[in-house]
Amino acid sequence: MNPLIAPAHPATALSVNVNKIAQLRNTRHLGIPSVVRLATVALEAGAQGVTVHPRPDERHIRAHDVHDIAALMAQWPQAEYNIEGNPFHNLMGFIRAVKPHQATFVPDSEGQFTSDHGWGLAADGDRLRPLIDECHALGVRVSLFMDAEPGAMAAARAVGADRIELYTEPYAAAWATPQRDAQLQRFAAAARAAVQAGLQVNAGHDLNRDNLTAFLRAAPEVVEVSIGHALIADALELGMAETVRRYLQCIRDAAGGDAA
Ligand SMILES: CC(=O)[C@@H](O)[C@H](O)COP(=O)(O)O
Ligand SMILES: NCC(=O)COP(=O)(O)O
Repeated sequence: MNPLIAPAHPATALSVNVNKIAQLRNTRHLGIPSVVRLATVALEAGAQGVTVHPRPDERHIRAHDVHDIAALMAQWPQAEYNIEGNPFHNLMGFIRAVKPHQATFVPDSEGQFTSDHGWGLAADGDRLRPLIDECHALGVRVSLFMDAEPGAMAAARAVGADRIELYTEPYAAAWATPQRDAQLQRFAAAARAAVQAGLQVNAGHDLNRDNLTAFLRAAPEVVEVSIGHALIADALELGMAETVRRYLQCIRDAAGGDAA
């Protein structure tokens, strides 16, 4: 199998997004909480990856964080480094410099409050293709941040993506509403369509300990979830190590409870 699309782990891998650690750190000139230290604790607790999203305004992850985490990940060869961003803005400089395992292309504007939509490939596909090709030439897997639209998955594969990342906020927002099951069915269909198109499937945004297991049971094709905001909030209460262990248990519960 193409190593660029080989699954990181037999079960669904947990990639901890450390944006919000950096955001808290940036409110003082003290260097705490340490992004590298807490990413280390997450990896020691069993997380299979670390995700950063170095936005152009550096509201949280700063350029030095990208390189600091790259140095950490070099000490964790079984874990994966995922760098997210808009390849038309500042992402590609980081990809060229550190060559992470995975680049996740996200169509955010420079000052966007948070990620809130996937790519529109009819408009951007031709511009994305050479950047995807460049990532592949660097040995970097490419995942495209996508809405849960089954009809869009063939186009994602056609521009060369190895994976798509399902933007899961609409599911998370429906979690406590009568629309939950309809959203689960929508995401399940999108995951199936992605696999049928030759893609692997990641997922992320507003996933948490309440909604994660049901999501993965509905979409067992998902090979990686990247989780930040809710996980870091939990870590403030439970500690990072215990929080990671609880998210890993949510993943095992989805796989029937006995996954390694
Ligand atoms: C792409 C996505 O949904 C998240 O990975 C993103 O990193 C969230 O960005 P903020 O942490 O800046 O809200
Ligand atoms: N790609 C999703 C991610 O990395 C983290 O999103 P969130 O859990 O902070 O919403």
